[in-house]
Amino acid sequence: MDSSLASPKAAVTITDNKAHPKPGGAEYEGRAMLLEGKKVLVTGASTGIGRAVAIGCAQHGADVAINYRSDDAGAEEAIAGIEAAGRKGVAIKGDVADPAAAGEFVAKSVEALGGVDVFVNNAGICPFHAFLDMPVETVTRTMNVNLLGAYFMVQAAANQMVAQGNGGSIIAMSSISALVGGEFQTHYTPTKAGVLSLMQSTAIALGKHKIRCNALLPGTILTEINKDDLADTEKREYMESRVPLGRLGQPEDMVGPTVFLASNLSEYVTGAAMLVDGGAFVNLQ
Ligand SMILES: NC(=O)C1=CN([C@@H]2O[C@H](COP(=O)(O)OP(=O)(O)OC[C@H]3O[C@@H](n4cnc5c(N)ncnc54)[C@H](OP(=O)(O)O)[C@@H]3O)[C@@H](O)[C@H]2O)C=CC1
Ligand SMILES: C[C@H](O)[C@@H]1OC(=O)[C@H](O)[C@@H]1O
Repeated sequence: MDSSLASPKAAVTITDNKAHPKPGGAEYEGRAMLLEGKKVLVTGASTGIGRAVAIGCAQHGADVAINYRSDDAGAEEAIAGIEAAGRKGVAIKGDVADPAAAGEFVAKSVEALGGVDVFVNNAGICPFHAFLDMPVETVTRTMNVNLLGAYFMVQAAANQMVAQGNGGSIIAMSSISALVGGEFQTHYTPTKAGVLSLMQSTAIALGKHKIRCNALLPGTILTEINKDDLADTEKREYMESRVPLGRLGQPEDMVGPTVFLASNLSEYVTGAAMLVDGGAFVNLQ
C-alpha cells in the first residue's frame, strides 16, 4: 500500500509515530469545518484520546466541554488547545463512577455552552492484572468507571438531547477489546463489549428522537493507559508487528473517525461499530 494514504501529509511515513501530523497543523488548513456551531461534550479528556478528540472537535468548529477526574494540569492543557482553535472550552471535574456526576456534567456544560449536540463517552481505565488473583476492588472499579459510568453519562446526555428536540450524536469509545480477549484484561474487555452493546441498544431506544449512537473501537493507541504495559520492548514490538499499517496508534488517529460520527456526514449511521486499529483485528495471517 502507498504509505501516503495513511495520513493527510504525503511526506509522513506510516512507521514513524512521532512524525504523524496533529490536527491543527498546516496540512489541515483549508479543510471543511464539519462541526461548525456544534456543542460537544467529552468525558475523560484531560489526556490521551479524550484530550485529542476534544481539541480535534474544536479545530473542526465545535465548542467543547470536558470531564476529567484528577489531572487539573492536563485539563487546563485541553482547554488551552480548544481555545487556541478559537472555540469555547470548559472543564468540569467529576468521577464518572459516581452516577450523580453525569447529571452534573451535562447541566454545567449546558450552562456554559447552551446545549449538547454531540456526546463522546471516553473516560476509561485499564489496570492490567492477572485473572486468578484479580482483586475484587479492581474489578468493581473498572466496571463502575467504564460501563456504569458510560451508562449514566449517556443517559444524562440523551435526556438533554431529547429535551432540546433536535436529535444528536452519541459516540462511545469501546475497543478492539470488545471483540478479542486479553490475558491481563479479564475485568476490562467485558466493559468494552458492554459499551459496544450499550450503543447498539441506545441506537434503538433513541432513534425516534433522531439521536444516533455509535461505537469507536480503537486498537492500541499510545497513551498513559498502556504506558507501563508497552514499556516492555518485546511486547511493544510484538504489538506493532500485528498492525498491517505498521505502527501503533496516536490519540490524534481517533479524531477523524470521531468528527465523522459527530458530523452530519454520518446522518444515516447509527448502531454502528468502527474499528480504528490500523488493521490489527483482521490480521490473522
Ligand atoms: N489507549 C488505547 O490503546 C485504547 C483506549 N481505549 C479506550 O479509550 C478511552 C480513553 O483511553 P486513553 O486515552 O488511552 O486513556 P488515558 O489513561 O490516557 O486517559 C484516560 C482519561 O480518562 C479520565 N478518567 C479516568 N477515570 C475517570 C473517572 N473515574 N472519571 C472521569 N474521568 C476519568 C482520565 O482523567 P484523569 O487523568 O484526570 O483522572 C483521563 O483523562 C478509554 O475508555 C479506553 O478504554 C480503547 C481502546 C484502546
Ligand atoms: C490499554 C490497552 O493497551 C488497550 O486498551 C484497549 O482497549 C486495547 O485493546 C489495548 O489493549
